[in-house]
Amino acid sequence: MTTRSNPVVTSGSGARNRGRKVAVIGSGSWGTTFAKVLSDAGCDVTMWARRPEVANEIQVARRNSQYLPGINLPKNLKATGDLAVALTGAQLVFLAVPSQTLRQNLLDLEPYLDRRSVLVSLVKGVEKTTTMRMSEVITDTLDIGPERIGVVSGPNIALEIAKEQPTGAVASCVDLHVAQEIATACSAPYFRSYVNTDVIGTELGGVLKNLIALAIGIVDGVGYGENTKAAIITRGLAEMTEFAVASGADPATLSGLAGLGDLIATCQSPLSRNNTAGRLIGQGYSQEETREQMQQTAEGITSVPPVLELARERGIVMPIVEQVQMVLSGTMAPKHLGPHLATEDDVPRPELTLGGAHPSRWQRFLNRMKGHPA
Ligand SMILES: NC(=O)C1=CN([C@@H]2O[C@H](COP(=O)(O)OP(=O)(O)OC[C@H]3O[C@@H](n4cnc5c(N)ncnc54)[C@H](O)[C@@H]3O)[C@@H](O)[C@H]2O)C=CC1
Ligand SMILES: O=C(CO)COP(=O)(O)O
Repeated sequence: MTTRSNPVVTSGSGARNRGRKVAVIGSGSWGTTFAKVLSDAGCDVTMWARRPEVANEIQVARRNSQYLPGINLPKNLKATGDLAVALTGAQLVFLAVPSQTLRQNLLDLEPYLDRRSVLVSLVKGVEKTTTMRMSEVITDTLDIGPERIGVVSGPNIALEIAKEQPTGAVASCVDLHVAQEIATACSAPYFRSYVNTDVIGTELGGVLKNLIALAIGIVDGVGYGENTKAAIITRGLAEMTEFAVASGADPATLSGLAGLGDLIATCQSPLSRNNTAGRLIGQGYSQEETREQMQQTAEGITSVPPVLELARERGIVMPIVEQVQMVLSGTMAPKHLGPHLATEDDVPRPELTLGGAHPSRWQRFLNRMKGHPA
């Protein structure tokens, strides 16, 4: 499995993207921002918006005032409410809708999809009813091969990127050549795209960091300081890595942009919706009140139950995510999230990192403690 993320040189990508037709499905904060990145990279971009008034505002006023206030969009960016128009001739189709609607959106777009086009998920959630990752939902719905399915993920807070503040991301596909095509399409001067072939790790990094960002928001809302948050981020990365590796990911991916990078951005940024949702819950708002206050998608809240279900199936213990679930369901007070980090064991645990907290290593440690052979 190829694990290293190799940079795609950004200079000259405009020339390489000349004439490259791409579509972006979804016109919320990330869909609109990513469309700007693709457009600034030289692609011929058409966005699809569910609401005609959003498509119209983008097309006519070059603005998406609900999601990206104050941002001027590129003049050559097109927007439509008609899927057929958006998809005609599109070689790459970027998906930026909420995870729970993706399946239906795919069914809607299927009749207009070119059989050679590549679908690229920008979505950072899992389907609640099936526990599937988004690339799995694509395979399940459209019956297309993995060489036509990609993922882009990284530390990508939309509003910062819309302001052209520099960052990077990883474009992933099992076919390295396709990953390079995707990365080239989204290599703008302020957006550096790397490639790998670890779709599972790249995709799960984006899903799992949202759960840890919820925990960070919760303890922030309680009023705990930097030590608590640093402990949660560090142990959170170990949890993310163990889960991802048990799902077939390469551990190296989780220490890259799609793992650690995105974890840092989401846990630190007050612009993160997951972080914000956690903070409201930590301040004592109910899950319902939090949903009402949030105008945008906070994928983490929906992903907690399916991720825990998968963790149980795979024999993985995720103490932080379990505690987030208890706080969300009202069975644990937010102020208890931090103190429960490491107090469950009779024998103090070794600090196992980078996917090393697998039960077999823990068992070997316990055996040594009891004087048994390792
Ligand atoms: N905003 C960000 O900074 C980033 C978001 N993402 C991911 O991108 C995905 C989309 O998130 P955002 O654009 O941020 O959310 P958003 O809340 O800003 O926008 C969601 C968009 O989906 C549309 N939508 C809602 N229901 C729909 C349906 N049934 N069919 C089609 N469209 C529907 C909304 O009208 C809106 O345009 C999420 O999985 C998120 O985790 C990934 C990277 C960065
Ligand atoms: O994925 C993101 C940053 O990479 C956006 O995070 P939020 O969905 O929490 O805003």
